[in-house]
Amino acid sequence: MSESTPGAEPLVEVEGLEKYYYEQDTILDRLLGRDPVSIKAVDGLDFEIHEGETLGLVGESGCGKSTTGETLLRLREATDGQVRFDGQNLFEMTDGELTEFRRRAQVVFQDPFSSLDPRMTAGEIITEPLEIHDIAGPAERRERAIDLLERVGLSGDQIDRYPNEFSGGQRQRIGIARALALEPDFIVLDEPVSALDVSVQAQVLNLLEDLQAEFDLTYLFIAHDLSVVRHISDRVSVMYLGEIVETGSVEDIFESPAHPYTRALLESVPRASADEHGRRVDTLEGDVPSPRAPPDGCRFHTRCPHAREACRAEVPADIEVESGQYAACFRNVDDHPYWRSEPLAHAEVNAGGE
Ligand SMILES: Nc1ncnc2c1ncn2[C@@H]1O[C@H](COP(=O)(O)OP(=O)(O)OP(=O)(O)O)[C@@H](O)[C@H]1O
Repeated sequence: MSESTPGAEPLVEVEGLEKYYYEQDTILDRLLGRDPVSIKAVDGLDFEIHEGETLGLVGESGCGKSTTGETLLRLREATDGQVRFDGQNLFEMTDGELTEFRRRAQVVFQDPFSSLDPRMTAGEIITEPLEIHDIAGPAERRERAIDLLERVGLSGDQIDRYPNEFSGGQRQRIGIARALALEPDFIVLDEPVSALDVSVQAQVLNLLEDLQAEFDLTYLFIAHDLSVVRHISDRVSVMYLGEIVETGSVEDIFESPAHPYTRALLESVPRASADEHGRRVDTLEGDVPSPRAPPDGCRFHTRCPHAREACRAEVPADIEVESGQYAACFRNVDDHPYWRSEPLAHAEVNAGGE
């Protein structure tokens, strides 16, 4: 799915990205005659992130969001597909180009408790990337660390403290300062506030927004909870079982979602329910099927309250529902055989008719 934002060039362009993990793939498995099992964690993604924008990537746990972020930073090798960063093919970079990419693209992880080395001081954590990239001498690095601590809302005199002397929110601020040390252009924020108390989440989100404006940053913001991405994202892509099912502006996704999965995520009530007018609304039943054997056709059909026979075999290419809003669902195609095929049994029960 792609969309052009006037005036902004794509910084990250993803085409047909796939990342499969393999199980039962050891020599012993082969000796025992076991076939390798592929886990299709990311299975053909197309999207763009424009300079200066925040793309929210949402979906339930296990949909492949972290794998996407890690693969497009080349922290994991892709199985197939292409990623272009500032026009350059990420998978064909020379060592020198890759080093420069590693300076320009950073990541902030979810858990500020396990992602910071407990034996290193805040200053050492923040200056480590500068050391690795051989930037500045020790005194200048320390100066930069003090400056960064202050920019993320901590105090420069906390530089020699260890992670266990900080609260969760403060630790995440240290993680953010570390990500900023190399003056990057792009940051993957992988559930950066999910481990924090709700009261602290808003402060960290505000900080991320301020830093984006101050340093012209481009963000991929990963979250399982749509409400978290609402205020920080310009556009949102919704992911289900390794695929993007809908992309649109924040307004489109929240005001007129076009894919039943997006609607169900927004609803986020784990059972069928009714809106204030007594109409049935889309809700999520059951768990995400295993990416070892994803359903044929539309991967969401096994849980979709609108699924028809047609959805078991086929899924439409991304349909532009509104300008810049794309959804992969037959419900957005008026004259498709979808409308003439039988509803699936679970859909009849869940949707209560059209
Ligand atoms: N190293 C790995 N080896 C095998 N399978 C993996 C590996 N990492 C992830 N997976 C599987 O790939 C799928 C996608 O995982 P991923 O962590 O990318 O999803 P996610 O949407 O980020 O979920 P979460 O929010 O729980 O991290 C899951 O089924 C997961 O079990």
